[in-house]
Amino acid sequence: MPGIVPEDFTDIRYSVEDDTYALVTIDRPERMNAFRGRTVDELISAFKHAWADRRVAAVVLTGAGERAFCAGGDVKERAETGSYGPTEWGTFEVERLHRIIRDIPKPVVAAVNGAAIGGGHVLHVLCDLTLASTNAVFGQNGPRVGSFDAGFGTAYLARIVGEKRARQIWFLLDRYDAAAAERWGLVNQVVAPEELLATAADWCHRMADLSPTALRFLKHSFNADSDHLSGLSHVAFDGLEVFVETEESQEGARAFAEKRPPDFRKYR
Ligand SMILES: CC(C)(COP(=O)(O)OP(=O)(O)OC[C@H]1O[C@@H](n2cnc3c(N)ncnc32)[C@H](O)[C@@H]1OP(=O)(O)O)[C@@H](O)C(=O)NCCC(=O)NCCSC(=O)c1cc(O)c2ccccc2c1O
Repeated sequence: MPGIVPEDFTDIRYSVEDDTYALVTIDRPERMNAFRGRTVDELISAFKHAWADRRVAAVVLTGAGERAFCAGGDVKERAETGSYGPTEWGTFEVERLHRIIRDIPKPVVAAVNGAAIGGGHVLHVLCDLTLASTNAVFGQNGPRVGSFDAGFGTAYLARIVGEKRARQIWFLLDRYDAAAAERWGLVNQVVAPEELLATAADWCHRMADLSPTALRFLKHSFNADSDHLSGLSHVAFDGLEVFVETEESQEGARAFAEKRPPDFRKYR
């Protein structure tokens, strides 16, 4: 079963650029490139294609338009239907997407062109490198909409920015600009919006000139040190699957769709 093939992608765009790197673009700008179940299935398929294609030395993940990289799960879909929508296998495979970004034996560059919020923030955190445009905005939002990522989205984030800042990101839900993200070590470099994709392409070309086997061993060696967090991630996603069915969680999603503050007081 090949999964959804690139010709049938509706939520993302996939191309191989210069016979050298894969460009994966989440293409739902009217929803700030938020992902639904199908988007996640397509992203997994795109990463598999990039993995198998010998022309591809590295992958760039970005978002369509100028406002968003990815705003996480599609909260409107969840408020309307109670789920993140139909999927190939009936399962919402975000955890598998996280795994494939880490497991693909090629460097993955997040080119953050706008808001990287919620599950979209987690995606860039998991990429090997993050390049941000000056208009990028970073942050989590789960506790406002009845969700959380208590796997890589918390523990691995803390590895990057430190425990205090990771807790600040998740407990206060502030938005951070590209300069703050660079200061915190959350992004590798900040460039003007019009230079974002060209710089990402330049990084991919530079990595394509290097030994792929050396890069593969390096990537998996970096990962090995934090791979035990996969176990935590399983538990966290098990918990989240149960939590999103609750009234408390659904209050968060409904409040977002109705453009009002959530009222969680009775769940304290
Ligand atoms: C992203 C924002 C900070 C942007 O703010 P801004 O002011 O620039 O723009 P607007 O707020 O006006 O948004 C424009 C337009 O886009 C719609 N939109 C934005 N985000 C989403 C979204 N996530 N889903 C659906 N639609 C979205 C917005 O409603 C506007 O539409 P109009 O029709 O009114 O024009 C800001 O928008 C923002 O904070 N967005 C919400 C971010 C969020 O809460 N994301 C989800 C967090 S939960 C999550 O990501 C998640 C991830 C997982 O992996 C899960 C796995 C398993 C279960 C659950 C998971 C889960 O919940």
